[in-house]
Amino acid sequence: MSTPVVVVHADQQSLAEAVAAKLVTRIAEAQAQRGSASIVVTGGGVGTAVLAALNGARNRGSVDWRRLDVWWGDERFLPAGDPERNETGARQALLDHVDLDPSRVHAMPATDGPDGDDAEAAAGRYAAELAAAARAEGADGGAGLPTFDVLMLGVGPDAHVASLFPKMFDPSEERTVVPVHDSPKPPPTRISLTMSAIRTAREVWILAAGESKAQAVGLGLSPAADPLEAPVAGARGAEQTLFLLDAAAAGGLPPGVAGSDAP
Ligand SMILES: O=C1O[C@H](COP(=O)(O)O)[C@@H](O)[C@H](O)[C@H]1O
Repeated sequence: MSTPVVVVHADQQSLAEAVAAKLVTRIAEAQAQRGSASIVVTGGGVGTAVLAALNGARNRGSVDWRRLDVWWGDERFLPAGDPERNETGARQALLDHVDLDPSRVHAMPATDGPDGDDAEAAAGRYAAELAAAARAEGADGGAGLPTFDVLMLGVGPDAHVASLFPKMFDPSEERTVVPVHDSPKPPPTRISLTMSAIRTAREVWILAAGESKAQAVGLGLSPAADPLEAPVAGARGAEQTLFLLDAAAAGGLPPGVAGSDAP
């Protein structure tokens, strides 16, 4: 697993614009190398701001949108189109404005989908979709997951990532997708990638802005933190882990961890 690198931007808007530009570069690189690219998007304030910035990015023409797979790290289990769904925010910010192949936009199921409000079945359905993509890629080592070039995660003030909340998940869960019940943050029912699935991504980018995230970010970078109590501390990419922060979220870095200021 990779050791985190911390990059600090002045404020949330500069952070979102810098992450969007970087994402274009990573997608274009993956498409040049493999013919296609795959990203995992996140809900929440910064995650959605990044997608909106991507829509307005000057270099967005470098992406071949038809050869991009879009997956979600987690979803609030609500009806399709509900404003609280992460999918709804992502569509409004970016996905409805670019020429994606609809069959490559892999939204997590909604409560008015084929499984109704059965979150277990919905999680299983998403796991099956991931496994099918892994098989189609022909590079599935048995994990049941396709290549994720970049997996983005927001972080809650309680240090949760995706919908993996402190002391409420199994760090060694072998499934790739799980239902989440009794979430401390509304809505109570969610669907989430597991920690083992997150850790297969080539690059994990943790995005945080604002003072309310400083403590969680500090825990996420502390070698002593227990990932069960601070899930962000367990979120690492196979090749690279980036903590992409604004100055306020970088206010509680642990001793010995330096953030480099973005140019
Ligand atoms: O509920 C969620 O919260 C986190 C963090 O959101 P934020 O607004 O505090 O940045 C988000 O990453 C996750 O996808 C979402 O379901």
